[in-house]
Amino acid sequence: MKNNSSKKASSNLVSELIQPDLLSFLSNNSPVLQLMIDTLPVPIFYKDIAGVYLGCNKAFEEFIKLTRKQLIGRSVYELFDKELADVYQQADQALFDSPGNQVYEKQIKSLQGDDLFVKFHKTSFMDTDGNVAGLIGVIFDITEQKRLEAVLTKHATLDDLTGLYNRREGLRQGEIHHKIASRGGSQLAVFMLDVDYFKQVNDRYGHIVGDKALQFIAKKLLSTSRMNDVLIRYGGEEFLIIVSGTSEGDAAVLAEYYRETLANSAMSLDDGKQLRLTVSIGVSYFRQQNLQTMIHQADTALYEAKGRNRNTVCSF
Ligand SMILES: Nc1nc2c(ncn2[C@@H]2O[C@H](COP(=O)(O)OP(=O)(O)OP(=O)(O)O)[C@@H](O)[C@H]2O)c(=O)[nH]1
Repeated sequence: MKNNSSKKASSNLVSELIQPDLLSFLSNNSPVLQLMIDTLPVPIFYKDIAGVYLGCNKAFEEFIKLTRKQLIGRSVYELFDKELADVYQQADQALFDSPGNQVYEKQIKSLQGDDLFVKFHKTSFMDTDGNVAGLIGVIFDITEQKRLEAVLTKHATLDDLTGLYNRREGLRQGEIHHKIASRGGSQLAVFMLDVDYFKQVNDRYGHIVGDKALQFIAKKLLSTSRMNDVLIRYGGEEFLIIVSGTSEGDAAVLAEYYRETLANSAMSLDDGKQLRLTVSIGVSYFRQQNLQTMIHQADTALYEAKGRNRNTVCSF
């Protein structure tokens, strides 16, 4: 049977295990701890509650381009410019105010001036009285992951040839504008543009010139567009423009402006000759019908414009 003093000793041991004096442990820079964290390839650091660095591993030294000696005993304000130091200090303070774990992503500049995306994982630790005493942080460099995400997003949303929105993304944005219009928030029009006699361009100059012509048209459309217009490569030589916040009269004028701008521009070919292209445009206006119906109506109007000798705008 255990006596009282042995019970007390074991409960002290338990509370020490639960609440070890991490602050002095980390401050003492134990060689075993140092060896262990130096073995890990991700930057690790620990700070006290005043934001003063207590230690770090080799990966953090390489990441921050400072030695452990230069780092220990200094605060973020002594190491970084005020703007970045404020960000770190505020994030640290948020963790101290609400102890536990904290994960966030941040775009930072390395000391060499390179843009980096990093993900911080931080955990607070307590002193033996149960008060927050500091934090341990781990940094993951996610720059490459972010770059790949941006490439994937670009491929998923933009048309490779022209850089305009692809059909899926364009329709997604069109539905957003349509929803706003349905709630009475705005007027809406849809322009369907089709390049006239485009087959002849391919037949005469080849597909590569045909592709360049489509890029030229997309560029012209972009430079003609207003900020809210959503420009979509809808099909091969077909473009869709979602026009919101414009009255029917102004939308018709805008469609005519798109047509005229393209008709008045010429693309220079390699042999110095000029290639002139025109477009026919069908326009439909929001009158409570759904987006697909609007597009179908614009297509019907486009068919009429083609029938009227092309290089023409027709409204449904
Ligand atoms: N170079 C190139 N050509 C394309 C692309 N997509 C579609 N086309 C071509 O666009 C042409 C469309 O031809 P048609 O539908 O017959 O129409 P059109 O010659 O423009 O005549 P209209 O529309 O009646 O004025 C076809 O020759 C397609 O091969 C593309 O991405 N690149």
